Amino acid sequence: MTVQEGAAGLRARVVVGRGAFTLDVALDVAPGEVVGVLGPNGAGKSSLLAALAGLLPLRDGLVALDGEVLDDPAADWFVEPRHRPVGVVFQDYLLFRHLSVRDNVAFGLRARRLASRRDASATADAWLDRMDLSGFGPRRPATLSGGQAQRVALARALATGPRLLLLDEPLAALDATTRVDLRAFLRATLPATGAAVLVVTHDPTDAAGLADRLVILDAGAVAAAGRPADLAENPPTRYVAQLFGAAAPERR
Ligand SMILES: Nc1ncnc2c1ncn2[C@@H]1O[C@H](COP(=O)(O)OP(=O)(O)OP(=O)(O)O)[C@@H](O)[C@H]1O
Repeated sequence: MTVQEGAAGLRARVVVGRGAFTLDVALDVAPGEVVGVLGPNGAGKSSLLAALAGLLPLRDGLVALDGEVLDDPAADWFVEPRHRPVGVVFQDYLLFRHLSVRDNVAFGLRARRLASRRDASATADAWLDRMDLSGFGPRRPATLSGGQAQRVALARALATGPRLLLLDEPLAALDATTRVDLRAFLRATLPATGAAVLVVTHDPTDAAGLADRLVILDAGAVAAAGRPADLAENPPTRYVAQLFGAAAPERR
């Protein structure tokens, strides 16, 4: 293992190329901090998450988590996705339909050989309790509502004790009431996990409600960054102004 001294949380400079598109973003996230990633279509939000998860190898830069280097192309060092202490909840990658809810949550622990079957099931049940899903273990994902399925996906991502949590549009597919409930639930739950958290969203209300800090991407680079309230008050770019301008009526 390659180690960097005294660096808690995520420290990254991500440089990836996809054809003519290049993403070059530097990003630090402290343990327990929630950072919202916003930006127009094609800005590079999903590419950033994919690179941090190890699904898109860096062309240049470095990814380190709590001092452990996960990707360092200059040193020819790359930790495979399944060996990274990273939890992901991607929109198009929710739950395994053929597994029970409990086995979905236990999956990561079993696949990484972190626990016996019995211990993995017990850990899964404990996470379901924490997600307000006591008793849902034996059910199949098809019988869950959207909000319940999102919480199971979150439990699955958290059960392995990730030090980095990547959430891609975790609230996008939900109706308004479920969305408000889950947003409040995530706001209360995420910092307590102690993981560095990145949340990609298109929604300024979700961003302001979930994140301690926002990073705005545009054309593969950081266009603005700061606390949601500061960005809303003094928008540094037109996109940020439009973003929070559009949110204003809902807050009145
Ligand atoms: N699998 C891929 N192969 C090649 N190019 C890709 C691939 N996925 C994305 N791209 C390109 O990379 C650039 C960044 O896309 P990315 O999906 O990271 O942006 P995004 O900010 O997540 O956009 P959106 O809000 O639309 O999801 C775009 O120019 C896109 O066309």
